[in-house]
Amino acid sequence: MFFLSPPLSRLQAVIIDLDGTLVDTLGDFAVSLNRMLGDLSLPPIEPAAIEAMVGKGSEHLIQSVLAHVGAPPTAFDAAWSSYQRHYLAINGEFASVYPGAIEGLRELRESGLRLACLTNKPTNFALPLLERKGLSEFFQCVFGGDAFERKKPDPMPLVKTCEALGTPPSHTLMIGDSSNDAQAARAAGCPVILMTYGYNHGEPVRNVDADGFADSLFEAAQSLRPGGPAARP
Ligand SMILES: O=C(O)COP(=O)(O)O
Ligand SMILES: [Mg+2]
Repeated sequence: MFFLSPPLSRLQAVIIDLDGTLVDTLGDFAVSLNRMLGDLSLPPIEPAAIEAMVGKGSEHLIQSVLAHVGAPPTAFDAAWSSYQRHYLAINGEFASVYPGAIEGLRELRESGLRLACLTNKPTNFALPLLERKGLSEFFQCVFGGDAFERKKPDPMPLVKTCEALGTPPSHTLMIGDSSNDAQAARAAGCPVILMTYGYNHGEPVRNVDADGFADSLFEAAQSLRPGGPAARP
């Protein structure tokens, strides 16, 4: 349970993260990164190691994977083009929508809230993934990690997304899965709720400074309903 200020009656929009919040993409990351490492004749990497590296965008992910397998940073350019090719070829094939995500999006939409998807994933990865998983229809706008000059945890992407939605940050809720989302939200002045099941850089998510935690997007959306625990003044 969580309490938000302002309550739902004054919330106007919700910004939702993608990887680790709406879709479990670890399988896609593992397959495309290991195909990339194979192209470069480098050793494979375990999904458990990848999980702690997700959330700060693809450039950071590739740099972390190269360091993990002992490859020099000069391998980056070849790795990046191989990774993009492999990721786009499978995008969504080894990924699944989290239980309660679609039900939660429906509930939020029915509450009359504007919805945006804001991810550190490149926009050209995010758009086809949302489409393939039947999630595109819920969002008024979708912004990837390359949409603005800086990525989360910088507040800029949230501030810009609020501008695109036409809602003030104080009335725009961020729902994410990591300290990246929470830090960006705090700095932008948005309330923030974190999902308990995603990727938080290998750290317990409940240690992150946030306004609340939920075990599914549906649970979060129900709490925000008029009369629900988060919506009480
Ligand atoms: O780093 C990524 O590619 C995914 O990041 P996200 O959690 O912001 O969707
Ligand atoms: Mg995430």
